[in-house]
Amino acid sequence: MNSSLVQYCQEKQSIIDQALEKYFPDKNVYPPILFESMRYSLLAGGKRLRPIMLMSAADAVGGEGIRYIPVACAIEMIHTYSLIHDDLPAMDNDDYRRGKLTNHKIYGDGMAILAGDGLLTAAFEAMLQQENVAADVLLSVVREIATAAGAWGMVGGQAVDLISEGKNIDANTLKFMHKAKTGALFKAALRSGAILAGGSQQQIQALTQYAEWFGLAFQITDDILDVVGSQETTGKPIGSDIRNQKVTYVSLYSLEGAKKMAGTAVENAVASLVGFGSKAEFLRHLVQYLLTREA
Ligand SMILES: CC(C)=CCC/C(C)=C/COP(=O)(O)OP(=O)(O)O
Ligand SMILES: C=C(C)CCOP(=O)(O)OP(=O)(O)O
Repeated sequence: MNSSLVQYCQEKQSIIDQALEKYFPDKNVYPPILFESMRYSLLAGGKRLRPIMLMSAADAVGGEGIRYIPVACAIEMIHTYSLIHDDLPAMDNDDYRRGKLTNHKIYGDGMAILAGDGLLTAAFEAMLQQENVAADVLLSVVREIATAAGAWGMVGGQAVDLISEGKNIDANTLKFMHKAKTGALFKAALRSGAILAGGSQQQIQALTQYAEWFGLAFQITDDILDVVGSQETTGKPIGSDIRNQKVTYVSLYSLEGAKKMAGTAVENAVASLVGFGSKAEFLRHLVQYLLTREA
């Protein structure tokens, strides 16, 4: 990413971080340990890709992403809840996330489950606090995000992940799993930004295509980083997939094959945005950054 795009990202990250902070005060809350546990993971400094993408999709269709902070924050709350639960001993059993000990390592499994539950529920509260959007538009966005997060999307994908551990799943199952587990939330973020900002059906369709390629490129590069990345930059342990006996794009197609697939996915993502002109420049650079990302 060039320096102006890095700056764009940092500005948006800081807007999201400040807004998230306000949803969960650290004073006058009860029980304090629950709120501390939610804040611990939420404010641990993730990349904030999903809220940034929501805002960028709104910008890309000619709107103003900055107007949709409550919905953008909600997506990040859902994402953070999923990471807390994903790291639990009953799932991936990971000790580090976002450069810090995982939530359950600090607060215990029970409180980590509740912190996740609290964040998921708070996301719906936040979405319903979104102002300056017609009620029917907001409802369709809430439905979009709920479907993507639940059993038809992320939760379903995670269930396939769970039952596939130690099994030799085929390429189609792997594809389905990641489309649901990781891709659905990216897609919901982009579509929601476009819907909130009044994008046309054609624009929403193009962003949906972009999202699908982005999700694939993101997951392939996540698998690659799990092999060749470093805990210092990713903030999470390397080798988690091998330890948990997971089939990944790297195990299925080799490192070189996976890199090639990621490259093709990125090209296709960029091609999906052909009708958008300069307003989608950030989204083009964002997907290209996946090929060189270290975190
Ligand atoms: C309902 C739940 C718990 C959903 C989890 C969704 C998710 C994308 C987890 C991280 O996947 P990963 O294990 O492939 O990534 P990482 O390498 O970051 O652990
Ligand atoms: C979906 C997956 C593979 C989990 C990590 O997502 P991110 O890489 O977006 O994590 P953060 O930056 O939010 O920590």
